Amino acid sequence: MARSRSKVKPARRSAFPAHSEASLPDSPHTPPEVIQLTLLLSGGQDVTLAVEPDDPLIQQFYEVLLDWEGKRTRRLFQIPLDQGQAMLAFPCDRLIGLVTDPPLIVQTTETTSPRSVRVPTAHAAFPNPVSTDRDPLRSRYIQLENFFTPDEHRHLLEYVLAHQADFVSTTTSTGADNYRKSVVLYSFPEFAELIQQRIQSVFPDVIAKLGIPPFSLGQIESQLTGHNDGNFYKIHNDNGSPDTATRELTYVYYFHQEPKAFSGGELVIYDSQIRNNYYVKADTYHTVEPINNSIVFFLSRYMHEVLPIQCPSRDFADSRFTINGWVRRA
Ligand SMILES: O=C(O)CCC(=O)C(=O)O
Ligand SMILES: [Fe+2]
Repeated sequence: MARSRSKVKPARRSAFPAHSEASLPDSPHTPPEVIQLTLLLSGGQDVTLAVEPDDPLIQQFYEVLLDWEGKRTRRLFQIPLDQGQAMLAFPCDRLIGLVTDPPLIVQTTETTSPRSVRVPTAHAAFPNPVSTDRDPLRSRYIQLENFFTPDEHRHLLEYVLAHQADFVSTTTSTGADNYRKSVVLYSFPEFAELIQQRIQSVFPDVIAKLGIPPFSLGQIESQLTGHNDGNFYKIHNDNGSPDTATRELTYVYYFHQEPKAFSGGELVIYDSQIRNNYYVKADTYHTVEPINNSIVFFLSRYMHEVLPIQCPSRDFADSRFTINGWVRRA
């Protein structure tokens, strides 16, 4: 039976800033530079490729392998070989297995909950891993509680109340109406510096817990928001434009007065599916409670939204406050 073998390093793709979230069993901190993938094709052929650990091809191959019922549209893989000197093309349903070296393990889960069913919140206290789920299309996040000291938290609340007049209405980059309603404070130097230092100190753990390949820490952006009665932020991602493309992680630190005087305002983080080589939103999701003095981290590419807030008093002091922003790769 004919066996073809070719060892190539396909050009790195840039269609979307994907990470393979398949896990490497023993070395989550130091992924290998190259993964040898042997594609087992029906008919007895195999082809070996050398790909980088975050090459979206890995995910696409697992997607095809996991499509037991053949629900996805039949598609053609076209993979440049030998620095683009040749092209390997085969219909996706010819892929019947993958050999990976080093071993990659993808733990699959049953289809996650529909919109009306609540996914158990995974805000497992740090430093416990949130989940061992390694399905690359399932979103992961971590939520760390008691992020600031009680004194810092109290000073921050005093600070926002003293600076109420400096908050302005939010806009979105597309300027779309009715997409987002909240207020924002762009300059709050003391607390921006404090949160940036804290984020730097937990950064290695956050990367490890999220199970994503390490990246060199670049700029950390910060803004301070307030959401009051009827405010919301519809579904979006945080790195979909050229000037935001280097955002890897989104963080949201939540704080409010006690007793809590608003309801709603949950952060909904959607799982992903791949359509035409792009990540798009799936119907399944995680719901994250805006827990006072907690911080949430997740990949900026995930689609997410802030559900409407109910704050009967409409008092600014009763708002759902955040310091949120983005960790860029250098
Ligand atoms: O307030 C939140 O929970 C998330 C805010 C957000 O998604 C953003 O500012 O991009
Ligand atoms: Fe966002």
